[in-house]
Amino acid sequence: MSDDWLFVYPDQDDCEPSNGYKIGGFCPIKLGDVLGDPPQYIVIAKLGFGDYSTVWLARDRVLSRTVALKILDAEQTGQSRELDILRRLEVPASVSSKDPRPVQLLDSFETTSANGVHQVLVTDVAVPLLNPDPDPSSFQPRMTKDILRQLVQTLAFLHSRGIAHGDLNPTNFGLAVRNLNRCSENMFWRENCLPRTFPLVSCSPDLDPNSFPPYLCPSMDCDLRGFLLKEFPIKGHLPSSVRILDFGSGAPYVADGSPAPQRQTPLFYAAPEVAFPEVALDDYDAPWDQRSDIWSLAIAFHDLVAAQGIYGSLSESDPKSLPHLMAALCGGVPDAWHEYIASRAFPLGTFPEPLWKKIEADFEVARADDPPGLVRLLRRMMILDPAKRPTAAELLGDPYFVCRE
Ligand SMILES: Nc1ncnc2c1ncn2[C@@H]1O[C@H](COP(=O)(O)OP(=O)(O)OP(=O)(O)O)[C@@H](O)[C@H]1O
Repeated sequence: MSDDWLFVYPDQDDCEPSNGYKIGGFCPIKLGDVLGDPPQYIVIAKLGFGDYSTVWLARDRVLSRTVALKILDAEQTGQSRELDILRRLEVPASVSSKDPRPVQLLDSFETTSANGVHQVLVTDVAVPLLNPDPDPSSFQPRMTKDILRQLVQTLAFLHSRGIAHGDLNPTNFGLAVRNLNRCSENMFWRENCLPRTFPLVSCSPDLDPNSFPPYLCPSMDCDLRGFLLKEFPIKGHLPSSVRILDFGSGAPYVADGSPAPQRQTPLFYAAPEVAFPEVALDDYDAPWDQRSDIWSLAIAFHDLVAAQGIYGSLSESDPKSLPHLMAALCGGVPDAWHEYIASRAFPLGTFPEPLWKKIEADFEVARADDPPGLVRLLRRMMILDPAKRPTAAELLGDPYFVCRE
């Protein structure tokens, strides 16, 4: 029988795929479930899902705090490096939670369902930095110098612990929501609108009813922004604590000479040492490390500030032209790229100045802090040769971050 016919209602875009509920797959969870060993975390709402996990907002009834529970699918449990990596990234409790940092591991345990044993990672909650909600009254911070500096600071911390992230793109940046801790589960439910749910009704008598939840919940990012609004009531006020998320997509690794995993970041955030072999040579195993993160962060900075992709619409229509766009922005073609670059007609020359002038103008329109300084910073980060890129620690001394407006 095809997976399409296991459930009566069709899948929703903003919920995990229903056919992920099977032996080895997702853990069936309902709102109000209490997890932990001993039971301690009551599930309040859905935060999101990935290929290998569902992520829930929960209240820690013992320590009276609000947390995220990332529940891995049973096949990932035992294979995932995420717990190890998060342990390496723990910041001592004595450091203020206002300081930027990667999302922090608060606890971990295993829970058993009809689908197997699932690892549960308990972390602090972070709302995505970019707001997918088109409603203009919904919280969206201006991408200030301070936010960009906090991201570099967090990356420098990751790198100092030996971790290369490998998937730095705006969807993996978040803001801490401290005032959530003041909110019990009942307050949360009372203050927010009725959660949307989609019934999961089996149409196969062979399916174990314990292997799937009674309904799927869409993610509630937009509701969480209401808490950010309460915390930062003045529009554009600087949120002080940025978080880098997602240490589980298979990309982050301890870059100690061990082989790098395959690219996970979207192609247009990938550094040239990863993108060129893939696009030009069909080689998906090119090595990458912390230096590749610096390139990806530059692309992410551009996209956060200008609210559009750095390569413009050109790249979407033709990913094969990515090396040409990279060479045009960097103003040079590495020896190993010549044959490929010459093999494809492409309208852009190799003079980068007009491209960067246009980018600077976009930053001005977006009311960025110090557009010329930001352009100089990005040009420093976007060097084709990874060996010549500055480290994240070095970037913190860049005039863009050091100079006050
Ligand atoms: N600490 C957190 N606070 C708030 N939301 C979170 C948190 N961690 C994850 N999420 C939400 O859950 C979603 C899935 O998380 P994540 O990307 O870590 O899962 P994943 O299984 O590793 O995904 P993939 O492997 O597909 O990248 C995220 O896109 C985000 O919306």
